Amino acid sequence: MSAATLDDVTVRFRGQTAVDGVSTELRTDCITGLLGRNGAGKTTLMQLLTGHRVPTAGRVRVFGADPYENDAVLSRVCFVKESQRYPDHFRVCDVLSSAAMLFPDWDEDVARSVVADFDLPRRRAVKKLSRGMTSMVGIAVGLASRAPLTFFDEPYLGLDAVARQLFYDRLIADYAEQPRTVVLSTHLIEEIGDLLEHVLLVDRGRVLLDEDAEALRGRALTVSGPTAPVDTFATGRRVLRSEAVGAYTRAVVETPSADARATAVAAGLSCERTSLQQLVVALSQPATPDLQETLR
Ligand SMILES: Nc1ncnc2c1ncn2[C@@H]1O[C@H](COP(=O)(O)OP(=O)(O)OP(=O)(O)O)[C@@H](O)[C@H]1O
Repeated sequence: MSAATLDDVTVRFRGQTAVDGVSTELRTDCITGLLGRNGAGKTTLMQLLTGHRVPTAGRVRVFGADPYENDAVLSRVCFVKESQRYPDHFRVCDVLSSAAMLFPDWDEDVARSVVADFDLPRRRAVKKLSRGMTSMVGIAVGLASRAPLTFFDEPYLGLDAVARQLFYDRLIADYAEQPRTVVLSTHLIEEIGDLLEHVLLVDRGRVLLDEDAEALRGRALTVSGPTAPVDTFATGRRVLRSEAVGAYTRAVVETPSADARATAVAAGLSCERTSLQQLVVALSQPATPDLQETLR
């Protein structure tokens, strides 16, 4: 089942195509990582799905309906964005009480405990908070909203490593307690890699990858050893990335077959799991068709 669908959706700004014929769906009760380089179109996609923008062409459906100016749909959608503005006089407690009125599934206990975990001063004006503390307010709203469809657009700006880990831990715990559809857009792939169940990778407005995260993790093997056996192993396979130091080579190789690891080990090569970040970086760059070519 899908919480939202995009059907051949295009968004053009003056002279700029931000989203280019995208068709995809957001699976219900799944944490999807919306990944891509700067300017790839991630925020524009989220704006479409949260009714903040209409497409130039194509069809957007959220819970089966057009989200644009649709209160019934939008009350079930929470969009935590990096650039969120609040009225000047709003204190942390005002943001939370307004959000409580906006979201029918609001959970005050969750709000209280996130605020306590982050040690947020409830009565301080939001405009007097630090950058990281402002991000914490957004995270508290996103988690406590318990919205069936929640978007976090780079929610960690200004957060230190401890606070980011707290966010990931809270998200996982809360998601386990009440599964819902979560979209996380971030550049910190290494940190959130293990959280993701699905990956949507976009590049220049197009979908580069729309795949189950577990399947993706099994899609490539990082092999290293003397260049000759690495080269032999890579023959006939797609090399996503390769680095040579002297007579030694380390390569990320696409391995559709499950017995590839055994083949590599039999050839005396070391094998490592390829991280999601390595895969995303490799897939976001032009493919290396031939290892020999890379090595020359
Ligand atoms: N209002 C706008 N007017 C003109 N161009 C825009 C507008 N909004 C976005 N764009 C352009 O559309 C493209 C996609 O932008 P978008 O903000 O969706 O990217 P992004 O993947 O979220 O980037 P980042 O990771 O840097 O936040 C970029 O080239 C951007 O310059």
